[in-house]
Amino acid sequence: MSTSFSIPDVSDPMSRHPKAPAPGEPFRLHHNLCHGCGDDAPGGLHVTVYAGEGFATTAEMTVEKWMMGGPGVIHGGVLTAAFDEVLGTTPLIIGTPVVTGHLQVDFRKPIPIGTTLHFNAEVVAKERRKVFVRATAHLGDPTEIVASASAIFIEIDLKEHFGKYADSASLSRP
Ligand SMILES: CCCCCCCCCC(=O)SCCNC(=O)CCNC(=O)[C@H](O)C(C)(C)COP(=O)(O)OP(=O)(O)OC[C@H]1O[C@@H](n2cnc3c(N)ncnc32)[C@H](O)[C@@H]1OP(=O)(O)O
Repeated sequence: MSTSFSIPDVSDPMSRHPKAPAPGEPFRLHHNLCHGCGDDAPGGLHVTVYAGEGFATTAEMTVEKWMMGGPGVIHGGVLTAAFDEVLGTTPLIIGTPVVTGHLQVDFRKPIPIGTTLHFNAEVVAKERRKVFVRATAHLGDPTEIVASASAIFIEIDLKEHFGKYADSASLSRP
């Protein structure tokens, strides 16, 4: 399938899930070995996503040496994985579990190793099972955007989608 990020003119109604974390509170881990957020993921990003107001979230990630691509700066694939985690967690604010269908990233400025990357994300629309999410990243000054991303996530039934894979994968520390 070939897709592009195009926000529908009219969104399905959305509301904040009653069990979503309060603004400033973290979302629970997807699971302990999740590459994006898991505490026990070897080489994981250890991103924590926090609920914001409305349909918004924030997150932070320390840009560590192992994340290097070009000398002294973050690898584009690592940054993309971080956006996937932040964007993919954000629909939980409307109570919708999702997987990534389409993700596009604009790399605007080099991101140095040793910095802290701050993310702001927001669900902007829902159309049937498609959830449209956008995010930006900055290094401390929100007016200086260093990268941005947009994604279409697809709502899933967790058991139906992951059941056959989760059965064959141990979720304990390797
Ligand atoms: C809380 C959950 C924990 C999850 C951890 C989150 C970690 C971070 C996120 C990830 O990294 S998830 C891993 C990367 N993604 C995947 O592995 C997804 C692989 N793809 C699939 O499993 C299926 O293609 C998918 C579930 C996305 C869609 O298949 P379906 O058969 O269920 O959907 P269907 O084809 O019926 O399409 C439903 C709607 O979604 C749209 N759609 C499907 N695939 C799309 C796509 N790739 N891009 C954009 N839209 C897509 C499709 O056009 C349609 O829109 P309409 O309602 O307008 O007709």
